[in-house]
Amino acid sequence: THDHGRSKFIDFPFVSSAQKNVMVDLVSRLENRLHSQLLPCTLPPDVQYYQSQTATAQASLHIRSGSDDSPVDFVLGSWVHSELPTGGSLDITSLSAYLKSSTDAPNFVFEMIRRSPTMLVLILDFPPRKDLVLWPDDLKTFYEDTELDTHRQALERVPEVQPYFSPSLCLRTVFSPTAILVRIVTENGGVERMEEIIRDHLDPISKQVLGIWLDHCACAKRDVGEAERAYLNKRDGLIRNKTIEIDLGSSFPRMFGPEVANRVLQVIKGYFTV
Ligand SMILES: C=CC1=C(C)/C(=C/C2=NC(=C3\c4[nH]c(Cc5[nH]c(C=O)c(C)c5CC)c(C)c4C(=O)[C@@H]3C(=O)OC)/[C@@H](CCC(=O)O)[C@@H]2C)NC1=O
Repeated sequence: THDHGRSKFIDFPFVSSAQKNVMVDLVSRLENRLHSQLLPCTLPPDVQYYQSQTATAQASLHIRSGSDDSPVDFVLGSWVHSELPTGGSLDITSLSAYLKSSTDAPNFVFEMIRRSPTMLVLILDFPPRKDLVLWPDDLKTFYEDTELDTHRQALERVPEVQPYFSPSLCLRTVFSPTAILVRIVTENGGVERMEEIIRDHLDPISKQVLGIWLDHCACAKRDVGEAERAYLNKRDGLIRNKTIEIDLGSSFPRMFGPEVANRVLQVIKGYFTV
């Protein structure tokens, strides 16, 4: 049943307790707050959990669609574990929420990409769904009034935190002005220091930012006209395709082989199609 798949997902088996705690907490808060708005996960078992032929890569995917009367299109949670030829492993845990075009509020994206025990890339953002130059009120409502930048500034003060620049310029166009896109490197402090940074900084900040998204984006009353709805559908479609292509297009076939990668990507694309 979907419950079995959920326990595989919520286990986050390959990451440290600090990283697992952040994920479990965010998933719980999101699911508890959206509660009756989210339908059970109906992914096939071999997509809820999948692995490469030689099990050097394993992953779990958990997608729940929003009910008809919900502004939420779907919520997606996942973890990916891939052994690297260098002996280390790549661990990615992610949680994102995509809204329908019945609202013009921003989506929610959270990704923790652990490239080694002492290197982590954090993506935490409300990717805007409209051009903020053309819609200055949205800049004010979602990014200024919510004081989102204070969280980015707080994280910036941690010495081991540096800005992260995606190699993809296209992906950079997707971020918001207050996006938290950082690389954390604890060469000197080692793994303990990384766990401490996750517990003392990433944990509280991600909870607060998710809380802001739930209060001001997921539950916001927004009026969207027909013309604007068409604009949102077009823009959402382009961005969803782009992020899948950039995030997964090259890494998934490399990690899971073409057959498994195609099977899983087809299912994900089904949800991402506007
Ligand atoms: C909107 C703002 C976004 C930003 C800013 C962003 C950033 C990045 N993600 C990367 C990656 C990534 N993410 C996931 C989770 C995931 N993403 C999706 C997207 O639809 C799904 C459906 C799932 C669950 C299955 C996996 C599995 C995965 C990689 O393998 C990939 C990576 O780490 O390879 C090392 C990196 C791309 C390459 C780069 O620039 O270095 C980069 C850091 N990804 C955004 O969405």
